[in-house]
Amino acid sequence: MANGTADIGVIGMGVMGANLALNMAEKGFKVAVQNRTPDKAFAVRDDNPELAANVLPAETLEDFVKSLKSPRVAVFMVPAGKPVDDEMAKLIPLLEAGDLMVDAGNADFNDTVRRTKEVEGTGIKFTGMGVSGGELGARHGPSMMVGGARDTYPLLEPVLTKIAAKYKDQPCVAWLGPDGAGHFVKTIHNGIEYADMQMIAEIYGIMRDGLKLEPAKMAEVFRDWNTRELSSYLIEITAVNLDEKDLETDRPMVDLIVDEAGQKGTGRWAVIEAQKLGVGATTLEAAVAARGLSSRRDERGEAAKLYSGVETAPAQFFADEAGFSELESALVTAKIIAYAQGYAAMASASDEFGWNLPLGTIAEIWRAGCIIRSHFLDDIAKAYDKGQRVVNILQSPDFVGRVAKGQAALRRVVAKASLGGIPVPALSAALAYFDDYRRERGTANLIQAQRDLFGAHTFRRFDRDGAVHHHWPAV
Ligand SMILES: NC(=O)C1=CN([C@@H]2O[C@H](COP(=O)(O)OP(=O)(O)OC[C@H]3O[C@@H](n4cnc5c(N)ncnc54)[C@H](OP(=O)(O)O)[C@@H]3O)[C@@H](O)[C@H]2O)C=CC1
Ligand SMILES: O=C(CO)[C@H](O)[C@H](O)COP(=O)(O)O
Repeated sequence: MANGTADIGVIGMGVMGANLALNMAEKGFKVAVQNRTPDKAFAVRDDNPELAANVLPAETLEDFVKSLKSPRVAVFMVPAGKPVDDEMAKLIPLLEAGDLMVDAGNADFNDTVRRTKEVEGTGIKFTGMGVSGGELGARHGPSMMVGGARDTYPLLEPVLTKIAAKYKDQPCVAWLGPDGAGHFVKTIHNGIEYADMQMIAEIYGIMRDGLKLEPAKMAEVFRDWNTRELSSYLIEITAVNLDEKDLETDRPMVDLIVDEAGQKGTGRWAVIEAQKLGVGATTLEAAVAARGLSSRRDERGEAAKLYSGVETAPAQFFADEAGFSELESALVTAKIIAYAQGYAAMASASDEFGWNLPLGTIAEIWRAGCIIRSHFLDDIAKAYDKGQRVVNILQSPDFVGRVAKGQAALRRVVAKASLGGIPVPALSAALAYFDDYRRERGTANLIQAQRDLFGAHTFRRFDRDGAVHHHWPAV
């Protein structure tokens, strides 16, 4: 097949695909672009005349493939699931051995593993790559988590290192491991993103329902927090969200937004995988569950009526320096615990699938470009950089002191919220995980006794080796 001139191609000119293509074009790469609705591909070129020379829209997939240099690199940026399978099925007959297809959308990593297997034997390569940073990230510098066979990365690396976000000149992109590794890591990124967002929303709930603050005052507090330990993109945008007024009504925009969170499934994938691996990512789970409950608005309305008179204590929160500092400390501590859970899931997946995930590198490439970017991730990167195995972030010397100090604030905030009837499911899940994690003598001995009584499942004893079954009294 004749060679074209485009260095790379992007299929799917939605929010992410169009911006990723423009980012590539701006960095000097010739980019072929194609879209199910072809007009959009031409609009990407025509709406950006300064980059038009590097944007090559194609009416059809055949034209798209013809416009690519060999070996061809075609990046999908379409919704997860069937759209990726459909686009792959159309593209494969047009490609040749040595060409590479990249799914850069969010994907269930199990689909990525399956797709990698499906192309085996064709000579065509397939890679799953997580991209984070939203619209602006895609346009000016996302964080990218690349999976797939190691030998496919050189085909992508020159483009990705140029378009990636930079943290102190270091590009936020890396090859993380074979087959589904890139999409697995992106999935955990999103699970952590859900937890971060939920915990921020819970603190907002305390400020709104416990402290009766106006959003503009809350914005001030979040802006202040953004100058210290919590400094991050999500805290920064929260202040912007809270400060915004609706032009028509002059009311705070957040007060006009319906309290039902959307979700596209990535957080759910994260907690499903954590469960499959036997890792308790309970803070992430609480965040996913809270989004689910938020969407049952009518049902919540009915329950609110049924329980309107239940006894709760007056909220013991204070809108002063000490009160805000307590909330800040609680949020920092719960955040460390949530990240510890996400990292535990990645460590476990790495062992389970033999990926050898570079956990320190993952923290490094999340320091800029992605939605959970923060200075805090630099601390995690440093914790993994010391050459020793980090069993769990909560055991890392760099974090033990911080959690030991902050846990009292988290405990007080969860207790006060609970007594005051203000829901804090993710914060309390973080605290419960911490207390369970640090307890030497747990309570699973009783569960083992129960299992043995009803199912002869056996148990182990401290005072002898091997599994034993006890003859419990008949019930
Ligand atoms: N938005 C975000 O912040 C982020 C999104 N992602 C992921 O990136 C991917 C794309 O998301 P985003 O750009 O936001 O989505 P958009 O909805 O903005 O765009 C979707 C694109 O996919 C095309 N498409 C939709 N369905 C099909 C189909 N069945 N076959 C072929 N093409 C199809 C659409 O074409 P048409 O114009 O014809 O409708 C459109 O170009 C998703 O996997 C998403 O999860 C990842 C990180 C951040
Ligand atoms: O991947 C992303 C950010 O990292 C996307 O914005 C994703 O859509 C966010 O997930 P959800 O839509 O479920 O909130």
